[in-house]
Amino acid sequence: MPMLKDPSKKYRKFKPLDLPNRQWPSKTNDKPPRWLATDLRDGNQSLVDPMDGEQKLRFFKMLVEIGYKEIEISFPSASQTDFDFTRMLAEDQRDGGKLVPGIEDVALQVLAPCREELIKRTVESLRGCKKGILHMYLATSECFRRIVFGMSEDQSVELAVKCTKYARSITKDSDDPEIRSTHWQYEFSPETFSDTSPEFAVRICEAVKGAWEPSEENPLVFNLPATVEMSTPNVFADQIEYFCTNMTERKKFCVSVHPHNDRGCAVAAAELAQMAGAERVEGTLFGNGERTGNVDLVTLALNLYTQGVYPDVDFSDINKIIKVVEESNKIPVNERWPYGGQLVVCAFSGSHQDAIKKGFQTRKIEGAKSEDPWVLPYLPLDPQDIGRTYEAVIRVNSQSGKGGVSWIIMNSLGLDLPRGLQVAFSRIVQKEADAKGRELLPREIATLFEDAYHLKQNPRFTLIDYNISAVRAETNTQDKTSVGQPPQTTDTDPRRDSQVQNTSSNKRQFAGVIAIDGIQHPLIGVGTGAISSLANALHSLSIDLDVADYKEHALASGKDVKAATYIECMVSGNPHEKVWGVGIHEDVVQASLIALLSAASGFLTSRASTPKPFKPKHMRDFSASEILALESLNLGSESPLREGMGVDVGGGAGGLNGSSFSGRADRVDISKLEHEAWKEEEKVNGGGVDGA
Ligand SMILES: CC(=O)SCCNC(=O)CCNC(=O)[C@H](O)C(C)(C)COP(=O)(O)OP(=O)(O)OC[C@H]1O[C@@H](n2cnc3c(N)ncnc32)[C@H](O)[C@@H]1OP(=O)(O)O
Ligand SMILES: CC(C)C(=O)C(=O)O
Repeated sequence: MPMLKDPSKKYRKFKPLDLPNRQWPSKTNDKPPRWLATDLRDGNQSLVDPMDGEQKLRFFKMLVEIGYKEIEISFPSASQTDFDFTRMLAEDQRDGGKLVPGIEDVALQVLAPCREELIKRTVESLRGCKKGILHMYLATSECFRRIVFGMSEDQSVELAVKCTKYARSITKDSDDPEIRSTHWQYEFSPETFSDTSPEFAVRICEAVKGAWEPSEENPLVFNLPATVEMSTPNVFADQIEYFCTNMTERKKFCVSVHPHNDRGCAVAAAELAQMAGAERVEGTLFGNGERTGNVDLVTLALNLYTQGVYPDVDFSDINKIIKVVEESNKIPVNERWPYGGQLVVCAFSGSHQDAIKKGFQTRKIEGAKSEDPWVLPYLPLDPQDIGRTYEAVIRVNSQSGKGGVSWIIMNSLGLDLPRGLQVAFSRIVQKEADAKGRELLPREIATLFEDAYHLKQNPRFTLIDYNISAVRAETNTQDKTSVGQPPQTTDTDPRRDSQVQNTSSNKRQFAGVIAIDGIQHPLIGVGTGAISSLANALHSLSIDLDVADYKEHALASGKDVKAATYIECMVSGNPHEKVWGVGIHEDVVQASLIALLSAASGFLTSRASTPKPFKPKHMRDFSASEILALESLNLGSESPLREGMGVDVGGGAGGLNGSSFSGRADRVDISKLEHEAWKEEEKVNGGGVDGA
């Protein structure tokens, strides 16, 4: 059957109340209500498989741990399971909470219909407990009275009064000392209140009040359920305000609400109802319950919390709570559920991630402590307050941008990527996520980064050994003229900028051996610093890269501190072709050289025309002084340096003596000493060796 084009005959509009003086719209909720958790009754009665005693006990213990002080534990006349469970808790409370620590502070609530034999059994189930709430219900709407009970308003009032009097006689007025040892509270629910005329709701509740005779010290509870949610929350709030202002002896009863979620507005209804005078709210964790469920107590509590009001219940380990709820109800908490859903503290989209990342960075820079004011884009709640880690906040798929990706790299590898590298790497990640068609896990992204920038192993270049030394201006001039290809300098080399100011004539010489695709190449280059001298050395092999951007930072702290260096290189002659390299090493200079070789590897690999193994187009000749410099690296007598040729690492006739170059760790130490000496030398000479 197609959907009706005009549903106006079939469905009736809810008639709003005429309440011109309504006060609730200008009220605010500044304190938590009395909470009643009904997971073990309303939640349980709606499950495919109701909980057994063991499951109920586990759930009950958790509710007590969270801090609930009123818990509806059962419908004792419904089943032996419920009756026995109620007996167990009643006895445990009597005995001081051996089974459930803290149970003494909890009022145990049980539900019964207006049927005397069922009320009797219900009261029996609580025998001996310290704090009991007997909850009785009777539907009051015209629909229920006519269709379900066939009762007039008068008959309904009569039944409610009769059962209340009976309940009173077997509880607070009982002669049985054990029954009288219980502190009894009485709760009456005009079921279907949301669909009941407000005048009749007041009438029947006044009658019940008269029958129970509550006191200000022990008020009764009128629980006003939206058994079926039928209107907008403002109409429900009007109904509550009408009830609160038209009932007499307001101090002798507490107004409770019990919203269901048929229209998806239960939380709003509960909140507006409190503004309208309700002091107590009944609901369940994550909104389990009949049909679309009861109002969600977690959302209500955390809505208060994020307004700066402590809700008197503790959700600081929300995952543990979700686990128990899901196992008990056998219904998963939806990923998008407010606060609790696994995706609600996650951002996949680029602009969200960027804003969140900046928010966290701002807090870090400001030195914000956990309790300091929370102002963070897109996140209304600090995930840590409910036991969620920040790592879970940013997740990456093809919708993600550089902000999220760099956040993951920062958190997994500790690397604070410069902006340009963030952009470059996020393209790689996006391509991968698109190709895989799914989210990439942090570990996968970290591996992608390590592979892209050769953090574990440079696939093509290996820095076998090197030395960096100061070169006098005259020597440099001589060098330039003595070689076939004059070395080029790179002004962006930060080593020079920061350390050799005002000494433009000072140069550094890189002398070293680098293996490319397994072939060792002796290299010499002169530049304004370590990086540019290596860049110039690579120029001599026609690897034409100029350093365009550079950033370094310390990695970790304490003894094992390392330097992380990021270098962006421009391909000479083509400013639009750029390649990034990353280097990590204990020695900051060596980190820079490794970064440059990482970029060089990316450069070679990006050129399909470059043969593998790499063969330089031409080799430069070395001057006598350069050969001396190379030989100071301990080259063996069989070194082919003098012929200026590349050397196969794999050995063979004419190959470099493997042992000469195998101890790279030793070499690194030597280099370090040399760098130290170099820095000392600079200091002594006021920033340049030529200064003397
Ligand atoms: C809105 C709510 O969630 S209310 C709580 C609902 N929870 C449950 O129903 C779970 C537990 N219920 C049960 O185990 C059973 O329904 C029982 C034990 C209460 C009663 O079982 P039964 O005697 O077999 O009756 P049944 O389940 O068919 O209930 C319907 C009867 O109760 C009557 N009834 C329904 N609500 C009430 C009430 N609040 N007060 C008095 N009678 C009521 C109906 O009019 C009907 O009476 P009828 O048989 O004379 O026509
Ligand atoms: C018994 C009452 C409170 C109820 O569960 C409802 O009306 O939804």
